[in-house]
Amino acid sequence: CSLYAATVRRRGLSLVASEGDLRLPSSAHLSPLGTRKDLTGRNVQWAFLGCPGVGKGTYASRLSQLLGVPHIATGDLVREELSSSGPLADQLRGIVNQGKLVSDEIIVDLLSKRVEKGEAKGESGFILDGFPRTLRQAEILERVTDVDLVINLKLREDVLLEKCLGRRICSQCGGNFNIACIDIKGEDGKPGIYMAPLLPPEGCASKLVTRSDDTEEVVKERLRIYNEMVRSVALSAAGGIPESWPKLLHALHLDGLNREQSLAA
Ligand SMILES: Nc1ncnc2c1ncn2[C@@H]1O[C@H](COP(=O)(O)OP(=O)(O)O)[C@@H](O)[C@H]1O
Repeated sequence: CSLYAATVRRRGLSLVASEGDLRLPSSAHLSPLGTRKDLTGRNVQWAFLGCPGVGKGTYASRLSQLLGVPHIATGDLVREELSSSGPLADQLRGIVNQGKLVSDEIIVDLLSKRVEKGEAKGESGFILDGFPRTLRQAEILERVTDVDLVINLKLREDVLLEKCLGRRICSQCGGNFNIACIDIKGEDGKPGIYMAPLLPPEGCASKLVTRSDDTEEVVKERLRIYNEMVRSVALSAAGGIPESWPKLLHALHLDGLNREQSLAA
């Protein structure tokens, strides 16, 4: 698993995202009646990770309604900024339409403003979606708040691409739909995958639009960047202790501590 996920992890959970597999975690300590507080009585503070197209937004939004906490998706904050004529819009458009990540500074700034606005309205707790996406973002998040559950959704890469290409948004009500029907037969002992399309109601059907960054080329670039971010902090243990120990310490920013201990020995 990736270090950046582990950095913010109090309780971690990985889910393989095909519809049938999703279960609410027993570690979430949801009360059977209220369903919105954790054990300490505080509203939940959760974060969804996962590749583009995996369904973070869908599940985070459903959970936020169920638990009565805000769903804060950094992708939505970026798109809001894009649709405004604010000074950032032109800069962001180029980055997003190439499938690149927006800088940590800009994302943290957009997120802080969103959280402040919510707090002013009396919001508490959160379900983050698409944040953190870099080690730096995870470090910042850890400094400012406690995240008590990280949910990492996973799905095969070919399915992720199909899911992104099938994504549709109603230009009138903003509803999210997906016209992709995933039906992959199981083979070599591996189970098949079936994910039904999420079709729009009649009233939305003629008003569907596609996100400008959901083209095949841009989705592939977003998947490449996502995998690169995860790989850059994942460790292979294949080299044994001599190779892996220094790498592990480096990834944990503990190289200095190891040198001090060697000198003291
Ligand atoms: N935490 C983040 N850090 C950097 N860029 C982000 C972050 N969240 C969103 N973005 C930007 O917004 C775009 C859309 O994000 P999102 O809606 O989460 O898409 P997806 O997960 O489908 O790639 C991303 O491709 C990226 O450019």
